[in-house]
Amino acid sequence: MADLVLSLNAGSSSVKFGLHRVSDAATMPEAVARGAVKAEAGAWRLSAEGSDGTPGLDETLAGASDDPAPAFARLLAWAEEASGGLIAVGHRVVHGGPDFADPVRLTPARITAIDRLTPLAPLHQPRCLGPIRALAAIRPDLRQTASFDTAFHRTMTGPATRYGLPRELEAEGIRRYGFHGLSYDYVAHRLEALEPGSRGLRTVVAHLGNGASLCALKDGRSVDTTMGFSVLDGLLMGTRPGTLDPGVLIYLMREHGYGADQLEEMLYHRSGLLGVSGRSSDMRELLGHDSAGARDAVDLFVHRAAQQIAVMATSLAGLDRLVFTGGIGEHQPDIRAAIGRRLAFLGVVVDPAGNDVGDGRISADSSRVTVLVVPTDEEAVIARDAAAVCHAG
Ligand SMILES: Nc1ncnc2c1ncn2[C@@H]1O[C@H](COP(=O)(O)OP(=O)(O)O)[C@@H](O)[C@H]1O
Ligand SMILES: CC(=O)OP(=O)(O)O
Ligand SMILES: [Mg+2]
Repeated sequence: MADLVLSLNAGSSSVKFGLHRVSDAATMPEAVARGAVKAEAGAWRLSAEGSDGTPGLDETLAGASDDPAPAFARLLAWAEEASGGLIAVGHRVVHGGPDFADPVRLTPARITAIDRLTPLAPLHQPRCLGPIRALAAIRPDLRQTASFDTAFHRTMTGPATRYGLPRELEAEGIRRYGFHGLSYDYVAHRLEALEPGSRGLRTVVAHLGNGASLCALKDGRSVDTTMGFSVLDGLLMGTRPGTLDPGVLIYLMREHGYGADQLEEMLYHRSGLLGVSGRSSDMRELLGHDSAGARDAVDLFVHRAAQQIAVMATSLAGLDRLVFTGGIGEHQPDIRAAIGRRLAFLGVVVDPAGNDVGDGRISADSSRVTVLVVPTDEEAVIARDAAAVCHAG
């Protein structure tokens, strides 16, 4: 039987995919190919390359990008041809709500249940449901599985899960869930391989991408995280503000007549790096641009990240290890250095030469805290989960 899984990772700024060779549930799969599906100038663009750098797919589809069916039908055909038959297509589903934790095989009833969680993640949930539904319609026999971004944080307990709101709201599911769990799961696995016996270290993982959050990790489990009920809380992000005084929202409703739709549009699409800089949500572009707006946005990003790493350290009662991952965490040494400088008081010293290389350990010998860059692979976790679901029947 073929042992390849196609994993789809629908994030806020892209749909990334991977083709992974899977073995048993305990082993993290290796990527055979990776790529992305993007809407560009109103059309779908599909690109992929093999893990050895061989070109795989480079196509622009005719027709509009508001219907995901043609793009994902083409991707499936490519993946099946490349693999000689897939065992499953796995999906990242951002919000699992109170009911979904372990990965599941997707059925019509479960797809409906996932759709019911759309109000909790209006930016993300539709982006994974589009391909799930498109593939289910084209190929009802295809095994599709879901892995939930919230699942890794189910180990959080007590105050880490709670808001200071009237208690009856908690029963309705208004609690802290946390996200980027597939990324934290992968990084926790990699840390085991890179530094065997280090599970007990008080570790903060900084997933800094278009969406950004932190995870307080100990013994391979999430103890706390900066995102909560929705993906809006915590760090400054590409287009989301992170932590915000709710009084601002009441003010906008009363004084500017904002309704739910306007608030949602502002908070998910017009804030963060984009809103502060007035220019771009992309850190690369902001670092290359000499303007007060770009500098203010970068300064706020660093200020928030450093501040909240210290908050996560409080939940761990100390900090032994700091790990950077995600597009910014993996590829922006200036941001890592700036965050490191702000955390010198906690014993963080980033080594400039190691930081420029940006792979593995980047802390100086004098650093009390070990600082690492660990590239994430959410698609590998999706593939591992898909294989586990298939093997379980
Ligand atoms: N190769 C790179 N070099 C520099 N910056 C990068 C690189 N790749 C991604 N980034 C930055 O990472 C951010 C996007 O993060 P990413 O994790 O790719 O997005 P997403 O959250 O959609 O998965 C952008 O701000 C971008 O500037
Ligand atoms: C949870 C989240 O913000 O995801 P992404 O970084 O993919 O937008
Ligand atoms: Mg992402």
